Amino acid sequence: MLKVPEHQVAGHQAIDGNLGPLIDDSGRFYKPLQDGERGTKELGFYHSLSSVSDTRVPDHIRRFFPGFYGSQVLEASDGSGLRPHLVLQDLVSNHINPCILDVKMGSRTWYPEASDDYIQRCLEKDRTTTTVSLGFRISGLQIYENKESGFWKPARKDVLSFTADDVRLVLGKFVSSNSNANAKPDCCFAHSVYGGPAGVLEQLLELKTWFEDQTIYHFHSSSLLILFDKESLLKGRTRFAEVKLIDFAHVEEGKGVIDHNFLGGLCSFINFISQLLSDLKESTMKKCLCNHK
Ligand SMILES: O=P(O)(O)O[C@@H]1[C@@H](OP(=O)(O)O)[C@H](OP(=O)(O)O)[C@H](O)[C@H](OP(=O)(O)O)[C@H]1OP(=O)(O)O
Ligand SMILES: Nc1ncnc2c1ncn2[C@@H]1O[C@H](COP(=O)(O)OP(=O)(O)O)[C@@H](O)[C@H]1O
Repeated sequence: MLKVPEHQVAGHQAIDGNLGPLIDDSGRFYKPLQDGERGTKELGFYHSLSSVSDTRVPDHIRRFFPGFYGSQVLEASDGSGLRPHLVLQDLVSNHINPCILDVKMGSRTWYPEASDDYIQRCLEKDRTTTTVSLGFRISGLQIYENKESGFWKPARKDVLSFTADDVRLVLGKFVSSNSNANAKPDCCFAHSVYGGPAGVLEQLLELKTWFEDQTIYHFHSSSLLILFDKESLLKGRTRFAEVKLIDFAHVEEGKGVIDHNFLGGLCSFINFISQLLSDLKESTMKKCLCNHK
């Protein structure tokens, strides 16, 4: 039985008669192929990535992408009839009450080959969000607080109005036990989620090493999806925080040039996470010094 994913934090959603992705109970995420070249581009990208004869993307980098199981014609969520869907791994299915962050990478989401109308719309959104100033923007998020209050999932218009300070605050809230609106984030999960040998920062650095070298693809308007759940953390699972790459409707060939747009955004995002960790370290050290006085 297909249903609308409650865990979706950004993008086109299958609600109110709109076209959007669906999930099943076996851990599959069905993303409808968008009209025109967007749909064919994303399908083509997944085919090239998963082709056994195409070994350009090393295995340790492939694991950053959702599993791909071909395409399937399904009844579309907007009632328009049959439509091909990408069959992807549902990245969220093995998490309970996950905290999820969608970060759209790059200081521009448009690319020269796109239509003038598309470029204009992108320019406007890039300028009015942190895309231009930070090299990335948060597109959506959900943070699990507790059984009583459930999730904090800010509205799309609020997320798109985030400033650099809001981004810092949200990155803190994302790894806090007190993420409710007014409290100062305690960041008590920061070291386990962002830090450590299997944490988010290490995974981002691994991706960065690849982006410094790869000239195969240019990932316009793609996102990092970062997810973890507090339950797995408490159970001591090793890789409970995951970094994934999603949304390839605007991927272009790299033609031998590095993806400096994505890479720049990635460096900037890494800097935000590193800064948060070093600020925490500093404040812990200050506390220790005070306690020893
Ligand atoms: O139309 P909108 O304003 O919802 O824009 C969509 C974007 O939402 P945003 O404004 O960034 O929150 C949306 O961004 P998110 O996935 O939400 O990060 C996509 O960029 C979408 O384009 P495509 O599916 O990648 O081709 C965008 O759709 P198109 O405008 O390209 O159709
Ligand atoms: N494979 C996946 N597994 C789980 N959730 C996903 C997956 N791909 C996308 N999502 C969810 O759907 C949202 C939108 O995905 P995206 O591919 O960016 O769609 P769109 O092209 O409509 O922008 C993401 O923010 C995330 O919440």
